[in-house]
Amino acid sequence: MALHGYPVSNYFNAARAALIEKGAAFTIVPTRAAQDEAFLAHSAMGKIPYLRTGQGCIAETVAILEYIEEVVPGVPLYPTGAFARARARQIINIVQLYVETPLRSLYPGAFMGGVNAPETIAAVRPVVDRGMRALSQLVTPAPFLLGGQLTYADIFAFYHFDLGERAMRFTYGASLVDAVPGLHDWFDIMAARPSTRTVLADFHPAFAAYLRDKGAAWLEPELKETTHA
Ligand SMILES: N[C@@H](CCC(=O)N[C@@H](CS)C(=O)NCC(=O)O)C(=O)O
Repeated sequence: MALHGYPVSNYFNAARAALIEKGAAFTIVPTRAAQDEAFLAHSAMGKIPYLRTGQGCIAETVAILEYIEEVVPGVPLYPTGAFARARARQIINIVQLYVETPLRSLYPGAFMGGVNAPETIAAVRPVVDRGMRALSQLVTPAPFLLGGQLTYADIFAFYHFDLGERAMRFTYGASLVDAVPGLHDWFDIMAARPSTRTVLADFHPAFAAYLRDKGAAWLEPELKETTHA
């Protein structure tokens, strides 16, 4: 299997972490999103990540995670039982649809050197607050989102919160992880996992270079230090 994407992408990073946690044999092919016909043949929406398999390519991170779970033997990353599995998917959907996707419309101002319209800034916040309120109702990290076992919900949420937190802080001076009791400890536990360390070791320099390249108004503290040195 080959995972296509690049390490600034929170979706690519979630898929990569899942493959690592699963113990899958895979390679990484550095790939940027594109809209040309050749790219669309692999990823119909022109997005990364996509996973090249023996049967063809699959895009959409949730589909990639479900595929990995079925074809890669190893520790299960969906909980056992229909109800718990559905709960994991519910959490993943809420994170993607009501937290990550609205926050993404702030990325131009936060990460790309652009300016976010006041209407966008005003419209995004209530959607994200509603998503985080829903999550605080559904999860009590103990230590993972669904209890004692790491699941795709943890992996998916971690990479979206990691990037989303930056957009929240930049735009609203507010925190995502403060919104759910126990999420700070969960975040630290997730950040300490070997899979996370591997993925973030590539993310940090790539993100710093991305911000610099885009002339982002807001620079990562570590990038500021580098810039001022
Ligand atoms: N729903 C997609 C979202 C993936 C996504 O938004 N990827 C971004 C990079 S983080 C991308 O390819 N953006 C280019 C574009 O939207 O055209 C998934 O689950 O994989």
